[in-house]
Amino acid sequence: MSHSNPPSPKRFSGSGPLTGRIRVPGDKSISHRSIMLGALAVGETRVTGLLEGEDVLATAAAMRAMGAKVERGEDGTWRINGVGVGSLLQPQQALDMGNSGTSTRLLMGLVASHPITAMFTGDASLSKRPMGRVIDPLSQMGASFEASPGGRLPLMLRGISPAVPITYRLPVASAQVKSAVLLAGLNTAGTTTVIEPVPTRDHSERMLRGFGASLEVGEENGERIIRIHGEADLKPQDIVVPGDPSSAAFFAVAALLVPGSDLVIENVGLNPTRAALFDVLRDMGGQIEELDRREVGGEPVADLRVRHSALSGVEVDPAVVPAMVDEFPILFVAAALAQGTTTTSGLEELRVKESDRITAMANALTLAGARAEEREDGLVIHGTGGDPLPGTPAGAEVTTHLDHRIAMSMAVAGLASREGVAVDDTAPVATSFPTFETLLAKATGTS
Ligand SMILES: O=C(O)C1=C[C@@H](OP(=O)(O)O)[C@@H](O)[C@H](O)C1
Ligand SMILES: C=C(OP(=O)(O)O)C(=O)O
Repeated sequence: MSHSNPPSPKRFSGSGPLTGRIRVPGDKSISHRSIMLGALAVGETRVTGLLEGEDVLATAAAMRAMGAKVERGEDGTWRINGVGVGSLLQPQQALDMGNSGTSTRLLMGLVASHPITAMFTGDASLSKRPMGRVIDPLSQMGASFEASPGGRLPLMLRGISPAVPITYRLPVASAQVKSAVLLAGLNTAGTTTVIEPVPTRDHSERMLRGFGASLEVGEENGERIIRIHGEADLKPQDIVVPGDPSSAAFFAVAALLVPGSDLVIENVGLNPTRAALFDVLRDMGGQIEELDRREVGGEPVADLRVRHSALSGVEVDPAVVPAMVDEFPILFVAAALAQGTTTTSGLEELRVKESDRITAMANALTLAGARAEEREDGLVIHGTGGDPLPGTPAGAEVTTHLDHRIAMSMAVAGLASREGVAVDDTAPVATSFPTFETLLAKATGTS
């Protein structure tokens, strides 16, 4: 899990059109949460469409280490037998979170209000990411921490029961911090309240309700207020996980950029707190049609038909950032081939993801021959007007810094290039999208 995987360099070259129909794997955020809540419900939760990526498998291993039964059936259905809220067991070994920020921060929330101690470790990328943002509220609830300098992994967390219910206004727009506090609140007597000045993805709220937690969501003075009343029992559920819009994003942009493409991406989750990329791409002139809009597992879903399109640069409204926070690397690639300039701002959070995604993408795109200017809180990109990018020079390769989204974004840039784009390491792609290259070969007719 912790990326002892040897680096897997690869060159991605200009391709034929993307056509036919593909189906991307299940949503990563929803997959994590279905295992965590299933592991707290007494009885059997069944999950179909679970993302079997390394990040989600790290969550599954951690929940097993704390007493839940988490098993994959031969038909691909996952069965989870939970221990009950308040009954997580003391893990016997460190919880290895691999590359996964979501696993780490949400599980810290769960452990914080149980009378257990857990050591959290991760790979080189995760060990650089800030955990102070969850240490602060969870300390207020009574948990204690011994963290590495700067509030980083490895860290030891001593949970407490009973924990203290708090009211916490999020200082950063982060669904992980929100979820950590709500999950800690699940086993805390009384009402734990999270105030969200800027709305972030709401999968935790939807799923907590689905499992029968006592949760209210309201609005006061333009802020979202989420209240969880603790110590309620969770009831096991049958969950169908929709396709991940963050994975579909790579194929949508590839189809927009490669001439002649006409691709249907089936079963894409379009929760409004996640789907802003598709609106921005449409504003740029992208032909993206929603077919057969429906509900899957309590989330809006559609098949997306995407056709090659001439794109124009846009100024992206910073208000949409939380609803496409993971999609900026691939948006930058679309912008690099658009006509005119694309300006982005308000992207400070991108600097604390698996890599500093502003700098990593500025360097990667520049190496591939695009024109990108780095600013403190975003990138300004001057597009080619539809011409392919030159590609990376002989002997040079893009540095991905253990970041799956940089690797996949630059793979798509390679498809839309003359000489191809060399990527130093594609191994981290398996954290969120293990079938990426197989689906790429299928869509481009090279499998
Ligand atoms: O809650 C989640 O499942 C996630 C929240 C986001 O992180 P932040 O909360 O740090 O913005 C996102 O980047 C991550 O991929 C998944
Ligand atoms: C930021 C991401 O994930 P995490 O925070 O879970 O590592 C991501 O998948 O882009």
